[in-house]
Amino acid sequence: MCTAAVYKTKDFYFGRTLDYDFSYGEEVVITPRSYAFHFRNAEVMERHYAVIGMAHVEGDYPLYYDAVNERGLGMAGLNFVGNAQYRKAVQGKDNVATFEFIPWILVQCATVREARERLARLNLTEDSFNRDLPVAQLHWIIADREETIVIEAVKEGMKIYDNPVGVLTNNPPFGQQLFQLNNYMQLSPKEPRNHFSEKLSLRSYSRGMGALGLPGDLSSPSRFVRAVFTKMNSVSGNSEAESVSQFFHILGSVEQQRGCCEVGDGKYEITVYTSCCNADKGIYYYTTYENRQITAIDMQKEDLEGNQLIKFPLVQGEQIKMQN
Ligand SMILES: C[C@H](CCC(=O)NCCS(=O)(=O)O)[C@H]1CC[C@H]2[C@@H]3[C@H](O)C[C@@H]4C[C@H](O)CC[C@]4(C)[C@H]3C[C@H](O)[C@]12C
Repeated sequence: MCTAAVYKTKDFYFGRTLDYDFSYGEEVVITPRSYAFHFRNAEVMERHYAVIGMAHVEGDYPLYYDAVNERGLGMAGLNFVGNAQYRKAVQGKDNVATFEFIPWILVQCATVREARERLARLNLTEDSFNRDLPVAQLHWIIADREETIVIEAVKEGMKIYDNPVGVLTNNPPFGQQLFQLNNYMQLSPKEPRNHFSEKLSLRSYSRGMGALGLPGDLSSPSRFVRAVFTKMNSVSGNSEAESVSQFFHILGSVEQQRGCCEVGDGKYEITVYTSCCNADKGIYYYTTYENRQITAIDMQKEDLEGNQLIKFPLVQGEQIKMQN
């Protein structure tokens, strides 16, 4: 399971949790403007926007999981198993393999509006990167500081949803996720009043009872409601430290601890990493399951005119600050 979210204070923040039972060996990767991007069904792109994000690099190719570009557009892929359906390449369309989708959008679009124009001609193809890395069944969130959308390629074709809550998890399809929020409209960060019966003197006996009924389990629909409730009611200062800290707290509401979600053979799903990108400044912050100290990489400190990928292996192991 995974959860992605957007958050706006003075700057615009975009990030996700990556929940899984193993890691593909990801690292933070900057693709500079002159890295020659080869696409299966399109011309090689020699010049483009620079991108920073989490990726598994295979044969010098950045297979991004989530990323933002230097114009402040963010995009992430999350599991959509059993619902995602891709097609063969067709003439007259922009045929893009799913592993190319994040860079294809981010290297050439500055805004969601521009991405929408590209999406109108898009056909997501079933090509795999290679035999060892089969096609991942995903859906995607794309966001800038103005708007957020979700893209799902399903049996009926490609669907583009407006996402007014700025959160995405996994199954079921996004329309159903959004609809289930109707079931929770009575939840509140405020102290509850007795609407149960005027004949009973019911009272609130603990803080937090306004959100009684907020689902606490790790299923994707429950994480969706929990992340939306936390994000929509979130209050923080505007500074970078306050915003980043609050962003990690929002995603902390849906993180997974080893042992609570068994996936078989003594394996458990955990929050492998959590990311928070300041999309305006191009700073990628992350924590990992093994290292809860926030680590940051600022793309503006690198030579973005280059033609080689710039890779940052994740800092692992708890960094505990001894105070005495
Ligand atoms: C497993 C990841 C999604 C995590 C997630 O959503 N978990 C939820 C589990 S559940 O079903 O909802 O229970 C996805 C997100 C991005 C994916 C990777 C990216 O798409 C990049 C390449 C794409 C290649 O086709 C496969 C390897 C891969 C390197 C992918 C491996 C894996 O499928 C990743 C890492």
